[in-house]
Amino acid sequence: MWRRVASLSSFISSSNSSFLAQAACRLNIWESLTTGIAQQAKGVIVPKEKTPFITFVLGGPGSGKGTQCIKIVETFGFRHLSAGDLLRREIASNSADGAMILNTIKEGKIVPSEVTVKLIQKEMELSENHKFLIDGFPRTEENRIAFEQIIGVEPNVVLFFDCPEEEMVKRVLNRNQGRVDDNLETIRKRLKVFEALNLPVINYYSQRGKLYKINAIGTVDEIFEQVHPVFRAFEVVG
Ligand SMILES: Nc1ncnc2c1ncn2[C@@H]1O[C@H](COP(=O)(O)OP(=O)(O)O)[C@@H](O)[C@H]1O
Ligand SMILES: O=c1ccn([C@@H]2O[C@H](COP(=O)(O)OP(=O)(O)O)[C@@H](O)[C@H]2O)c(=O)[nH]1
Ligand SMILES: [Mg+2]
Repeated sequence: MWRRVASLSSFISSSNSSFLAQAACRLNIWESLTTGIAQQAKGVIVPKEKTPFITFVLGGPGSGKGTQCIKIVETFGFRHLSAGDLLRREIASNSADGAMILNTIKEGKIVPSEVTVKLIQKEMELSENHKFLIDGFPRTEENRIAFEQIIGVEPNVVLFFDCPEEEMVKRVLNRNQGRVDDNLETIRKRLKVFEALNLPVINYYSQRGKLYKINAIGTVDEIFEQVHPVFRAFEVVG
């Protein structure tokens, strides 16, 4: 849904009517105006006009990604898409890929990019919200490239929860959510995979000036105090 509207917005701003667009936006009639144009052009109702704002939330297993995402959603109203949750939902729904996904997760390995990106894409297309928190993805450079190719956009912000290994192990072993991968053997494998495959993604975004590194030690609220200004800055601009 956001993709169709994103291309509509760029059509309008490139058609020499940016002043009109800005004025309409201020008068709060932007939505009805764009909807009307969309109806004329395609005969369908397109209810939103905003380009997506994408945040990737990265960090090792147990670094607190999911916990902080809940707080970001409460405060800033994002749509939270946990790649791990989407994959676990596939397992639970007995989908064609379910058995493969379960084995991959048990081994602490990474599910093929196409599978994960398609699940994320479906949720993004269904969403009425244009602000996305994509939690636990991309896990590899291959994941990252697949997302860029299939979805066709880059993240605006990349959060990295930086946590010492022994703390991550302690948190995962205490997580108590009945997950097949929350055991010492799988955690060891996941930490290796994180270092070998996810750190290059984190470095990539650091070089592109998109990375916000958060010290993941402290209480949940103390950590959120570091996260808050990142989004606050974007709210002021946007
Ligand atoms: N700052 C924190 N201090 C202590 N425990 C935490 C903190 N943040 C999260 N946890 C706990 O650690 C476990 C892992 O957190 P979670 O958010 O699931 O991490 P991730 O999504 O990165 O694997 C959960 O049981 C969570 O309640
Ligand atoms: O993009 C992803 C996200 C997750 N996973 C798999 O799902 C597991 C659990 O991921 P999740 O993000 O839920 O774990 P967390 O880091 O939050 O503990 C990972 O170890 C991988 O096996 C994957 O293959 N690709
Ligand atoms: Mg998580």
